[in-house]
Amino acid sequence: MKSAVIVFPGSNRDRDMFHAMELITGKRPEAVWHTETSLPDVDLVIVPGGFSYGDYLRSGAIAARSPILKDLVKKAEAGINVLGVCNGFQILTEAGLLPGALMRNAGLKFVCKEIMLETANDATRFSTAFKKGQIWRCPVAHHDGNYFADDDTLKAVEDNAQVVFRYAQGSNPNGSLNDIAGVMNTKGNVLGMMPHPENLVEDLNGGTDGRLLFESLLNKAA
Ligand SMILES: NC(=O)CC[C@H](N)C(=O)O
Repeated sequence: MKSAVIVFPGSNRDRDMFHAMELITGKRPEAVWHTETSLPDVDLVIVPGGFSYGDYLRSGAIAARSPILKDLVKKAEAGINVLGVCNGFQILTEAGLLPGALMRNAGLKFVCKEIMLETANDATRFSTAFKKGQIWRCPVAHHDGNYFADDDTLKAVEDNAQVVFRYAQGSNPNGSLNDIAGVMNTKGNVLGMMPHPENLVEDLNGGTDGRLLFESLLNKAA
């Protein structure tokens, strides 16, 4: 599987993503700097976590207007797989590729800890290696992870089974509506999630629960 990771000034989980992808897929993703105007020919584009442009204005707001995003939107609309993690999720909502928005955490504090997730939909290209209802460990690290959508959007997202991951009972770290931790677009080729599966892919880091997401992508793009 050929992949690329977009790097912004302020990205910091890009390196974790390169490492996880290389470990699991055997191929290091191509790095694409935010000032580029076209993406390489790949099966998957990853928008990594971090603090793009220092989180100024709103997390992800400036990155969503950076030069490379035009081509990302074009290719996402054409059906390429896109995964946004944490700041990447914020960027994808700001770019209009995913429904809803990420607001300041309900507790108004940066949250950095391990939480439990529940796989809500195992029939997506990002989740076939999970079982529906599977509970798994995953780290979170953010101050703007509080998923919000207006009533009509939320209803549509739920009715279309676009929620791929939820915080398991008692695990919601940020006040997200309906415990939403990860959501995809209607076509099913763009996923955004606040937790960091790339940080739990080897025993050296305390576990491998996050691998299943990358293995799902491998199944589909093989
Ligand atoms: N780890 C991250 O990607 C941080 C995301 C984001 N900038 C926040 O703190 O909300």
